[in-house]
Amino acid sequence: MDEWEEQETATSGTCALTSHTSNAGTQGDFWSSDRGEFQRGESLRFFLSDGDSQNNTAERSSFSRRGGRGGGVCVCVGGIYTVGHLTFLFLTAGPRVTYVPPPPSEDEESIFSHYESGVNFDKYDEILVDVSGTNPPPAIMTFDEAALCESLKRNVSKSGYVKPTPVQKHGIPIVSAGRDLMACAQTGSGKTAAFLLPILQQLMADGAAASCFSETQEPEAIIVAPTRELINQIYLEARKFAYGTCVRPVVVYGGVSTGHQIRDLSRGCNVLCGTPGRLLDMIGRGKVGLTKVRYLVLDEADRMLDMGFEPDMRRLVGSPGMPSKENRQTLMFSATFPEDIQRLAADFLKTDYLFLAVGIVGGACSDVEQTFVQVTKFAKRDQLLDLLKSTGSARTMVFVETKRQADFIAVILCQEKFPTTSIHGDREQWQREQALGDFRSGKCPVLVATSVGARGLDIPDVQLVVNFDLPNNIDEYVHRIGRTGRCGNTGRAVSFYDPEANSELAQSLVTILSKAQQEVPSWLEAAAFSGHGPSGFNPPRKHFASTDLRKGPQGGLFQDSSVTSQLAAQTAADDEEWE
Ligand SMILES: Nc1ncnc2c1ncn2[C@@H]1O[C@H](COP(=O)(O)OP(=O)(O)OP(=O)(O)O)[C@@H](O)[C@H]1O
Repeated sequence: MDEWEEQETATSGTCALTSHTSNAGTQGDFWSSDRGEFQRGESLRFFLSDGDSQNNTAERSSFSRRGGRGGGVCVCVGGIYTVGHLTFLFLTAGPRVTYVPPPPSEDEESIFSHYESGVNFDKYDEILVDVSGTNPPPAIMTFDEAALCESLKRNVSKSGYVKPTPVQKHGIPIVSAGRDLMACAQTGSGKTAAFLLPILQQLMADGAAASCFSETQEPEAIIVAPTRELINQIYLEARKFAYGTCVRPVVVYGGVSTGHQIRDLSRGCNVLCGTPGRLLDMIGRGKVGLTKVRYLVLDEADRMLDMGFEPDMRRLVGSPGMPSKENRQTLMFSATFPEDIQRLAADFLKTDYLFLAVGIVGGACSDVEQTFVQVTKFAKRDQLLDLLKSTGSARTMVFVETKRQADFIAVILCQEKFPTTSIHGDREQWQREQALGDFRSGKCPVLVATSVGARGLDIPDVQLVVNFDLPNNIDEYVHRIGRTGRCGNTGRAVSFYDPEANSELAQSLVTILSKAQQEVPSWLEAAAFSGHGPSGFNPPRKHFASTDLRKGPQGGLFQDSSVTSQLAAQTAADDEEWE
């Protein structure tokens, strides 16, 4: 929640709930302990303490230090309220963010730079595809059949796309036919173009052109994604495909000067890409009008609809001017779609939406070789160093659980002469962008990341993903390892399994490995069936949606509500790393 764009608004903001016992320590304790209880839908920023004024001060000073991010500190206490032994501090304004990112390159070569699809690209055609719902349009086999206009066709070709991937073959005609869609396809298999191309095609065919210098911009398409880096990546893809046309994509996300983004918006906007907080902020300021919205896209849709973001999504679709679901097209994409989220997603979609499943819903990318090493938490560091020594300069993402851990591991690796950088929610936006840039360019071939780096990021040549700490959610595991083995390339994931900490994940891991036809270590199988398996979180058979849940029992049982709420609570606990 720390990166929420609302930090810059007076009427909405972040909140932290702390208890005396858990926040009495360092700043790190405060920021990483209890914030899972945060509800993103809260409209005011507040801190909660137990009435210990010393503690209170610690909390405020923690916040002020954080407030230094983004170029200025501006923390005003809006009110102090006491309820019983609890004290609420309402903060009415957050830090002013002044960072202006460098403009994206105008150079055609860099706009269209891409990495090559891999040896397994053609194997995509062997993956089973299931489209459910009434009257789905037939799939296309080639981009020619998509009937793209000349400029779009040229841009697709300059991007190195020769043949559509399965999610594109089925998804493009579904979107072009005006149908709502929930699409699930493995990581790195081209979901972004599956929604961008038909939307841009339609906008171009209709002669959409951005209206310059209008105080309120009225985009025809809104795309939301959970992290700043991901939404920026989607924006760059949209900009690439719209190159040389009158359709203008714009991006808004937190951690960047609002004034800068308002000026950019005012130059015209047809396709607005945004993280939820900043998007709602722009709508609230009257800079974005919604009456012309024809397309609403939720990328990483299961994430956008889980407990962390659901209130914002409801606020977005309920915002003044937003066409009802009957009068807009709503598109949802992800590699994972748990059943409880599918059920919730139906609220946002027309009843006759189509469900497109490419391969196993929630399955791991089959091009990633998954290995597990059983290790205690104390031995992980040496294990990581040994692993990196053996892999040479392979571009590697190392996932850890906490922001502090990310910095700590990055420092250790640098000391050991592995050029390393890190990305997590406590880094300023310019640092995050620089870290990603250094990783992309190979200047730092090792990137240590928290879950903020788990979804959607498409970085060339990532050969290895290391789960230094396994996530506590199987979907997150699937997304993390999907940073490698993209677009038909092969990749490798090594996960450190700590029996003390990870036993609840064992059954889900066994299921994921089996479904990806990978070897399951005997000790992992034993752990999965030893009775130390999931006690509530990640119950594999219930959590996996084998298909469109509308297919009924064969498509998987609904989760019972207690499991759902436990999963939701777990997700919320992970929220601190998200936008
Ligand atoms: N038809 C195609 N031919 C060649 N390359 C493609 C094609 N479609 C997509 N790509 C490339 O494949 C890479 C992965 O695509 P994309 O990021 O859209 O995957 P994704 O399915 O959204 O992954 P994730 O689930 O991780 O978000 C990108 O570099 C993209 O440009």
